[in-house]
Amino acid sequence: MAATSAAMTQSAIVKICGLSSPETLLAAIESGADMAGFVFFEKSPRHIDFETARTLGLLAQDRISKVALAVDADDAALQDIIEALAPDYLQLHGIETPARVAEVKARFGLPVIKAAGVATPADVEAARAYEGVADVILFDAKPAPNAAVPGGAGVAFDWSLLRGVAAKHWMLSGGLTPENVAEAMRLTGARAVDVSSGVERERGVKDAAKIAGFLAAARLS
Ligand SMILES: O=C(O)c1ccccc1N[C@@H]1O[C@H](COP(=O)(O)O)[C@@H](O)[C@H]1O
Repeated sequence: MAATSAAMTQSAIVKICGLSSPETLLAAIESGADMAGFVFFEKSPRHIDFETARTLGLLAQDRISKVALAVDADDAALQDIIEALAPDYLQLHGIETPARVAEVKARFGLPVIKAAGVATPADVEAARAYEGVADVILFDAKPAPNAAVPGGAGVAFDWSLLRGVAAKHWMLSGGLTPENVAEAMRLTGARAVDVSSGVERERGVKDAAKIAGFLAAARLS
């Protein structure tokens, strides 16, 4: 999957996150998405159990890169997730330190996407601590300190904070939609984008038409 990182400098990479049914996974594949995200976090409306992960993992096999999203998971939990889904990437979406990211990479041998919450210029600067440790830095809206779920809320941040961002391989997320993704990519220069809420008809329920619309808009950018 190193090719995905290389491609981030060329055509746009699109990740659809929070897929939880065969129908919506197939919609993402048929729309041409590059990466499918699966959430392993019980407080999320998109959480999937291991049996569902096994089913979706087999369906996705070799047709789309599988990303397992976890939040401050310990090694035992990550091992269970990997056994069920066989992901191509791990997305760490909690407050994992650079040292923890390095440890996860070394232990499991999978590329890591590390989410970095952004609300201020200092947050963008702080994310540099993951350069050379995480394979991809995912800039997302910073969750409230007391948020039960640290992502997937459909909240955007001030995209101008990313102008001139120095990270080598990075993705943009947070409140992206079929309507705003082109503008977000234009303003930030992002060549890789990640969406969850913006392609749902209701919280936690993906919509095939919105997935196709998001892909079309991102691909034109
Ligand atoms: O999608 C979730 O439920 C989720 C749960 C816990 C952490 C992150 C989660 N999703 C990620 O959040 C961002 C932004 O999502 P949205 O498009 O604003 O809804 C995205 O990277 C998802 O992968």
